[in-house]
Amino acid sequence: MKKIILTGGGTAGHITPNIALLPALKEAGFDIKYIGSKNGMEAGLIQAQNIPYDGISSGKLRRYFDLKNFSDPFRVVKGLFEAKKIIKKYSPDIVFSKGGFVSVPVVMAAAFLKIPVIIHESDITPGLANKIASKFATKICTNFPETLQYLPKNKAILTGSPIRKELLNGDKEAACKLTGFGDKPTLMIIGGSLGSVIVNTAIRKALDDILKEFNVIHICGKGNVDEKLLEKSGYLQYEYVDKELKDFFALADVVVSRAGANTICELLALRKPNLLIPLSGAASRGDQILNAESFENAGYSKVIDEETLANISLAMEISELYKNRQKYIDAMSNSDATNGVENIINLIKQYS
Ligand SMILES: CC(=O)N[C@H]1[C@@H](OP(=O)(O)OP(=O)(O)OC[C@H]2O[C@@H](n3ccc(=O)[nH]c3=O)[C@H](O)[C@@H]2O)O[C@H](CO)[C@@H](O)[C@@H]1O
Repeated sequence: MKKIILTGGGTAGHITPNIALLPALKEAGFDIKYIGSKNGMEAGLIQAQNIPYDGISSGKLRRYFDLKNFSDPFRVVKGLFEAKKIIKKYSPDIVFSKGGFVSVPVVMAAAFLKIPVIIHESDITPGLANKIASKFATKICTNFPETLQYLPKNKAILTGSPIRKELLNGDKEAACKLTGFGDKPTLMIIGGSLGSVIVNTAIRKALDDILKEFNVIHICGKGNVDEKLLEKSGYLQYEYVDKELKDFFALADVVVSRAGANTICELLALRKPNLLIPLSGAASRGDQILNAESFENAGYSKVIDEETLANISLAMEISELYKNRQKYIDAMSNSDATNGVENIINLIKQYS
């Protein structure tokens, strides 16, 4: 039986694509193990899938000054030794990394042990962790064609992103039952896997106007539920949604979202008219701005810059998006973007 180690974590964008690969890997006969951080959100999400999980020490590779910058290199080195021990013992045929800081020591340890490594980059420009990992990788999968130009030609390959198959089989009725919605169109807000205080604040400021036209499912991130709004009719808040997400997507008529690469690919696959508010260049390397631009140019999304949020009526923008929804659905229906699962599984089979 072939053996594979999956790694990736920090935010859900580095975890859900691995979850998307699980059914096809099992079907292909792979024995699967996961290496993530000890306390990251990957621990809970992967264990919920009944996959054997090992936690290693992990530091964050920051581009900015923080006292932890002095202790984290030691944690990364510790993680490297821990990863090496786990990999040596399990002796996998291949390692697949979805990125995030915890993946760096795993990828390095695998390369030192001469085990083939495939990594995946979801964003248009590679993140810091994947930039380091790409030196150790056998192959680098990309989600966007634009990304190929930033990577070594002999390694990079366009595969698309793996999307959880179950998301395509949501049950609208189940979501109606759970939420009590259905009498009005439904707006879903998904601010990235950690939520977004900026998006949450903008939505709540416009909430009374939005509720005149829509029922609202607001996925707001851990610790971001507004207790004062718990009784508000037509408005439901969730910190993070796992199993029910497919049903909520099925119920949603329009979506307001950050421009995280995985979420927007899911919106495209599900043909959900969407308004994107990308994370600003001041708070990141600007990857979401490029993701959003690419989707806007293709006609899949309407985009509002975080900086202009204060000057516009969000309720009116959402209402207009809903009125013009067919235009976006048509553009998305013409997309030739594919679910990356099959391409990636073929690559894994080829190199294991
Ligand atoms: C702040 C930050 O660094 N964001 C980055 C991070 O975002 P983040 O991890 O938020 O990214 P994505 O939007 O790519 O993916 C989130 C994933 O979590 C799932 N989900 C989300 C909420 C929820 O309640 N339930 C659930 O299942 C989504 O369906 C999706 O599959 O990784 C992305 C992919 O590299 C980048 O594009 C983002 O810029």
